[in-house]
Amino acid sequence: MSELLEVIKKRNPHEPEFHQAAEEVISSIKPVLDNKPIYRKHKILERLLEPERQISFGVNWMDDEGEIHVNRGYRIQMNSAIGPYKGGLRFHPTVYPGILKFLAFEQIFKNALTGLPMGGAKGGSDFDPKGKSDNEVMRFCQNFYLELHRHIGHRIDIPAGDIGVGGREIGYMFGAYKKISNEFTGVLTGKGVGWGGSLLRTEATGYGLIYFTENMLNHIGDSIEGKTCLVSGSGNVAQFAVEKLLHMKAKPVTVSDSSGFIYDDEGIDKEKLAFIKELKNIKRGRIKEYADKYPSAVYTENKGDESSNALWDIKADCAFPCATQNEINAKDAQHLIDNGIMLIAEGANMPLDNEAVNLVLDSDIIYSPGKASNAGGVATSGIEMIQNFMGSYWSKKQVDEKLKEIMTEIHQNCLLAAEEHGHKNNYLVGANIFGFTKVANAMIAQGII
Ligand SMILES: NC(=O)C1=CN([C@@H]2O[C@H](COP(=O)(O)OP(=O)(O)OC[C@H]3O[C@@H](n4cnc5c(N)ncnc54)[C@H](O)[C@@H]3O)[C@@H](O)[C@H]2O)C=CC1
Ligand SMILES: O=C(O)CCC(=O)C(=O)O
Repeated sequence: MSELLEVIKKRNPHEPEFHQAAEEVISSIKPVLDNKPIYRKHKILERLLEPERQISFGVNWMDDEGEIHVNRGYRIQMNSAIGPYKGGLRFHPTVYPGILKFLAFEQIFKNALTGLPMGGAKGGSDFDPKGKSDNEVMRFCQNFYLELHRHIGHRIDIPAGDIGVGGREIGYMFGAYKKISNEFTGVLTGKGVGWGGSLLRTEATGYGLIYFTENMLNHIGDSIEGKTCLVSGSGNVAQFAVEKLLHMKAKPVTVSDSSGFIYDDEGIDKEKLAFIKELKNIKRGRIKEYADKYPSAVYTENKGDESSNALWDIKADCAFPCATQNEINAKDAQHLIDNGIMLIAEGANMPLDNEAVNLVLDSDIIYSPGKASNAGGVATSGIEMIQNFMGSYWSKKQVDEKLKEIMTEIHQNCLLAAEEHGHKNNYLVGANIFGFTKVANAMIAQGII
């Protein structure tokens, strides 16, 4: 299998995040490849690691001062064996094909785990929404969508949000879509409630993460109630993970942004969470302002030269990395292990680097990969698509029950697949094998094409 990784590295040079995601999957699905030679014969892994289609385009837009800017837009349509392409759009200056390929590759497995008919894709741009006015963001989204629309459709490829793309951006893109196509279909998910969006889609990734965690803890006869929790990020996933932790009587004590983190040992309560939501979603300010407002909190700034992140050196019961990829390295993982953390559930995509994952797997920590524990977001996007096809809306209760049911099934399927292949209670192996098998069988049935 190391030969395949070498081929991937050669075919996709200078894309370390994609190599990392490939390596994690290649190494963990070995048991199923050994048991079922048909998957090797059909070169399933090789085919999964080559995008079915990659689109790259220029996006020109004008800022409020009349200056013209040039960004790059992308859509990576990775695999459509089990359904139309589905996955978010990321607007962040670090976006390049290597990041999007890792995310699109992960999305194949995640979407298969949801049990819904969705293939894997991801897209975005190196545009940075930080510090831009609403009008600038609108002009960018319209120009980005002008090209993107040629490649997507409600039965072809259905993008949604990710880092830097939330309700505001989806709204501007949906407006552009309607103007161009003169129709109203669910071509994007994460739409506003009242114009095609599903109740609870905004909350779904964070809520689903905590539902999944509760399943993991129930499995060992425990529960999240009363647990002290570290959360990183302060965006969509982090906010609603904190909210669900509060609903379930746990005690979240940290949140972060790219400048630093706050530690509030009295706990982030409902009122403080409302402050975070207002700060991040409306004022678009920095998390430092939390510590200016609440004296119980201490703010630690990232200096940019740290070899580890002090957030992961705080003693707690559970850790929920919900910011971005590779935010936990081996040193951070060792701190979590030394401090006796009992559970790490990934809210972000690939927040642990592979060295950190291996350390955690060798410890007693209960660990879930993002493709399993953060799948509630895309699952609820799938529920939004169902509502759009039906031309009606589900109640909050219906969506929440379905989300809970899906997270419970993912949990169960990970455990069953892991045990069947001799890796009892290893959620990483279980998630990869379950997702791989489902997609591989569909690819074999559809022939070599
Ligand atoms: N929005 C969704 O439905 C889903 C998101 N995810 C993943 O969850 C993670 C967070 O996404 P969202 O909350 O949607 O994005 P967001 O844009 O709402 O929030 C991102 C958060 O991460 C922080 N952040 C970004 N770069 C950082 C860095 N280098 N260091 C520390 N903090 C940093 C930002 O300050 C912000 O608080 C990403 O990995 C995303 O791929 C996964 C599944 C679904
Ligand atoms: O809701 C979606 O379609 C995609 C969400 C996403 O980007 C992810 O699961 O990482």
